[in-house]
Amino acid sequence: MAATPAATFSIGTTSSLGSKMSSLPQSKPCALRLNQNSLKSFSGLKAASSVNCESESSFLGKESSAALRGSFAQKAQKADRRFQYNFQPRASYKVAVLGAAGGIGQPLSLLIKMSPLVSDLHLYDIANVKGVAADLSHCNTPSKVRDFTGNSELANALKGVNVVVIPAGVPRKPGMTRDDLFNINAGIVKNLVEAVADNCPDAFLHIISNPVNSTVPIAAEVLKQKGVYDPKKLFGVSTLDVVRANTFVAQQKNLKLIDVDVPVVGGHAGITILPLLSKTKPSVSFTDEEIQQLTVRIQNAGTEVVEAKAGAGSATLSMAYAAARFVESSLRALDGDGDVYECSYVQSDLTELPFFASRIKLGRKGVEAIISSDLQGLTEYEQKALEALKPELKASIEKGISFAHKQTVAA
Ligand SMILES: NC(=O)C1=CN([C@@H]2O[C@H](COP(=O)(O)OP(=O)(O)OC[C@H]3O[C@@H](n4cnc5c(N)ncnc54)[C@H](O)[C@@H]3O)[C@@H](O)[C@H]2O)C=CC1
Ligand SMILES: O=C([O-])CC(=O)C(=O)O
Repeated sequence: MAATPAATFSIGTTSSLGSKMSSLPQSKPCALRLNQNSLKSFSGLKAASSVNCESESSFLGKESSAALRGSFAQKAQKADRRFQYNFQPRASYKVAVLGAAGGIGQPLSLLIKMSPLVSDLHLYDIANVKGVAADLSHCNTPSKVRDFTGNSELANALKGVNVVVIPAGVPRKPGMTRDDLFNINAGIVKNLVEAVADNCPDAFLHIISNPVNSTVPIAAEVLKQKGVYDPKKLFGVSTLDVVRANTFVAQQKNLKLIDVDVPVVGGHAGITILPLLSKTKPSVSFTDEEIQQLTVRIQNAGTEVVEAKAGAGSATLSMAYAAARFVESSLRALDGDGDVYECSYVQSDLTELPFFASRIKLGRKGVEAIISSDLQGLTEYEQKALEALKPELKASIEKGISFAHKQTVAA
């Protein structure tokens, strides 16, 4: 491997210093010094062997990993230059998780705690979050963890935050649809988004709470009512659909997992989840039966987990993994990485529907571009499935919007 800058990335422990650093203090939490070797050992989700960030255990895709590697290599050099004058922490973003004590919230918070880009991690819940924060705070990664319990502490949880992730709300039990969660989760999301509007209106807002097809339009209406809606910064987290599609396709076709990328468009419930298998990278051919079977499996994967958990909730660990990937992508975009692409359910003009999941390019200001090419040249099967999902997705969007309006009238 090419020689790397003398500086070494260290996290809150005794630093390993190059000779020119030897007069500097040995222990400097957040005094991050980077080289490529130490980057791989820190980013625990990219397994230790991922000298080039291409380990199969990475939640970063191959392209993303390459971009990350590039961005870190550059930053290592910059950091090294800067370092001669001034210690500048690299971890500089504040992230808040609302619903942090829950099934998704806990593992998600752990994964975010492992990010080299996060300086402050704010954990908010209505109960049981103190212990989660105490536990996490012992991990020797750079971010400072703070806990916030209940409505009276919500504003402080949000002040100055760059990315807010909302997994607050109830999960499904067997026999329920995601829409069956609407009556409880719509109000939870509305209240939390109001607080986001009041305290960190510029933050990227990631909505996980179901039904995402409706909770994202609710969030948009709340932000509009507060006069702070920026459609580029509101995201429905549909990353788990992509994670699943990649996994199932790689298994079915015996492909190296890290290479597989399947765009998933539409929404995040049943038939509104539309994997575009014809756009799979690397290019791979499927029989009609395979397309049918894979599409249905991806659409029903949430239900598969709900049934396997038999009343104990829905996907939490894979969801945390997927949401952490989306957070990391957002932070890289905020940090100036110009090569960040994810699928997400966002305000969109790709179809006649006001919200639609598709691949987007993320930048410092949020959605920089909606990638339209995935919807071009669809197969007949995909085109039919796209038309078939529209009425359901439209109804879910309208349900969310009308909920937000009714709440305003009632207030
Ligand atoms: N977008 C997606 O792909 C996925 C979405 N989900 C959804 O995520 C949500 C959470 O799922 P789990 O973590 O499994 O549920 P959970 O019940 O384990 O955790 C939810 C947490 O939210 C907290 N909470 C409830 N009301 C709150 C409020 N007003 N403010 C702050 N926190 C509040 C609870 O105290 C609890 O700690 C569900 O709606 C589920 O359907 C789940 C999997 C995938
Ligand atoms: O299925 C559920 O209720 C949770 C969810 O959204 C998923 O796992 O995709």
